[in-house]
Amino acid sequence: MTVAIEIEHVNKNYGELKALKDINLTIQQGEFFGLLGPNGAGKSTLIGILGGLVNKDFGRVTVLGKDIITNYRETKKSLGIVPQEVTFDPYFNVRETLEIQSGYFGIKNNDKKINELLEALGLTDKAEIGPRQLSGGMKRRLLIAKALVHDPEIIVLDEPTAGVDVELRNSLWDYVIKLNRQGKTIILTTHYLEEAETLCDRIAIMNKGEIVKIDTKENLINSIDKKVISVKFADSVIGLSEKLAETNCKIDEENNRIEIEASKNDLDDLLKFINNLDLHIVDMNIESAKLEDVFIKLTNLGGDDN
Ligand SMILES: Nc1ncnc2c1ncn2[C@@H]1O[C@H](COP(=O)(O)OP(=O)(O)OP(=O)(O)O)[C@@H](O)[C@H]1O
Repeated sequence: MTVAIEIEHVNKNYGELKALKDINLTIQQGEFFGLLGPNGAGKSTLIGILGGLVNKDFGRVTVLGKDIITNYRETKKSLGIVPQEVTFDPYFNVRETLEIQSGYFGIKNNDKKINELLEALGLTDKAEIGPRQLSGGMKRRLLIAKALVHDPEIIVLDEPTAGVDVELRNSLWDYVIKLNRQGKTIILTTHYLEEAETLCDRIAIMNKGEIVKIDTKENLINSIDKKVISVKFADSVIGLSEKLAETNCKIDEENNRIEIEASKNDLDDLLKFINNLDLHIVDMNIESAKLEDVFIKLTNLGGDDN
């Protein structure tokens, strides 16, 4: 396997603030990699370093084996970074913006790729209008197209779906999945954890300038011992609270529903217990832990500071 990105001992301080503390990370070519973390964790700073927009204080970053400082031009060509902030030159229409961007990479006659991107991102009928006339979501589509005109090997998406409607999200993900299947490496930051759970193979969770965990999505989710059992009964659940006092349970008396959170080891006992309640069961659902549970645990969003 070829290494797409190697980050070694990267540090970045803003005055007293340690924005990145000794970051080490290897991403293989062809991975769909998630970089997650709460606001201020350091994700954009790390992406900024990768794209040459932020200077690191210490450490080394290579893209496809080439150092990003000593091989700036070459590594820049391998990367397509979609930034969070939306800025355009208002004097050029959508197509011209993409042609100019192609020109930065020395690519002439890039119509095939430009048309493919316009189509994939639903911008074909907006090709001749200026960025000022585009809605917020369409500007974001243009930003994504702009980062991809030079057909980069590694695509970095920094919150690409923030403020974007469901339709674009779905078409954007279809396109990104297609690129990934073609062998492109995808690095995604998002606050939509369900999106990361669906798309990413491996995930790094950052907090306060550090990578607190890195693993496959499956291993991360399996590390949380949690099952949520919800049961809908035909009969009233009024009066159950006493019987269920020992469990971590929510009772919805209006809809005859109970929801119990338990560990995997308790499942067998719990299901027997529910059966012994002698109520007629209409529906039952057992949910496992989600990426969100892992995220909350590792970033301490639930409580005590470390
Ligand atoms: N140019 C800057 N000057 C000073 N501090 C900065 C600068 N850029 C970022 N920071 C600080 O560095 C820390 C990391 O910020 P960064 O934008 O990398 O976080 P993030 O994980 O991308 O957050 P978000 O999810 O909100 O985008 C934050 O505390 C932020 O305030």
